Amino acid sequence: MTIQWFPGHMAKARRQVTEKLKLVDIVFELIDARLPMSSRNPMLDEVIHQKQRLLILNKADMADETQTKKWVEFFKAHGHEAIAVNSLDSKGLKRVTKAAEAILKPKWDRMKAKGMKGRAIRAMIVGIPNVGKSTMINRLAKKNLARTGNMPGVTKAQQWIKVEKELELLDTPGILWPKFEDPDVGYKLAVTGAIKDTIMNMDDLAIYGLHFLEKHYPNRLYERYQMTKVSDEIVETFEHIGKLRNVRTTGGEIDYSYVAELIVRDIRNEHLGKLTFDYVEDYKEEFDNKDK
Ligand SMILES: Nc1nc2c(ncn2[C@@H]2O[C@H](COP(=O)(O)OP(=O)(O)OP(=O)(O)O)[C@@H](O)[C@H]2O)c(=O)[nH]1
Repeated sequence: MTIQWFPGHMAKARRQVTEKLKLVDIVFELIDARLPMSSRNPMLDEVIHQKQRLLILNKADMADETQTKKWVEFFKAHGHEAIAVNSLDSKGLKRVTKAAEAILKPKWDRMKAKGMKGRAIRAMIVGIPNVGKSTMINRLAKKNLARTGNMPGVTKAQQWIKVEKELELLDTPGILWPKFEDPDVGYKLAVTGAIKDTIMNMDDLAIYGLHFLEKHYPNRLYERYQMTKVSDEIVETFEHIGKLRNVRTTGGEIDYSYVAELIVRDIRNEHLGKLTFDYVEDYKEEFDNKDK
């Protein structure tokens, strides 16, 4: 799905998320494990207020495992419960229910102490396009596809999916817009394929990818393209890769546009291994300063 994020759309998305928030006990904020910061939207912080939240680093199967572990610890250290999952693996998703239960336990205990009857936790998923919201909803719903029906008292009918005895999920996710304003974030979202349709130029994406890989994953880059460094004259590196892969126009010249595509495709298809583009070490300082 391609959405043009004009201010009007952003206002509408914000309104919709705010409305749905009223219905739930907890928000599952889905983020891309390869981009735990760039795939978040601070708007959520503004509307979520006291609502509980679980950060879910999705697509963990595609991300650098060491970084994912560090990110989960990082979020916990900054007061957010977080887990990493692969939504394509239904079994692993059991941890989502467990984590939600753990977060809400103190509240549930207080309710019980007041003599109130326990009930299933109500949750909703929010996240930017393509982060895996529908996949997670479908996998969580599994055999419980029979909807639990409309909730009484809600003007606009909302469907709930019974995930387990202890958890009900709103069947439509909240959509957040990506933070395209920051060019670096735009590059990261585009180069990983986190956002499919972008106005980003393929050459720029490939160059961004090469420089990022040289900084954080140099050995994999050098091995894949049989080289010892990315040249200061980037065209030389393109030429080298073009020759290596024999990427030529019908006239026999190196096809630079195709080389750019090839590099981006290699990154997206994990030919350079599992990659994380938001490096936790790059954010630590910023956050430590904020906490002070
Ligand atoms: N490898 C991997 N792929 C995933 C995972 N979760 C989702 N995907 C894939 O990511 C793509 C996008 O997933 P969707 O569930 O359509 O994402 P969405 O957030 O609902 O997207 P919108 O409808 O655009 O808002 C699909 O190709 C999924 O198969 C995951 O944990 N691991």
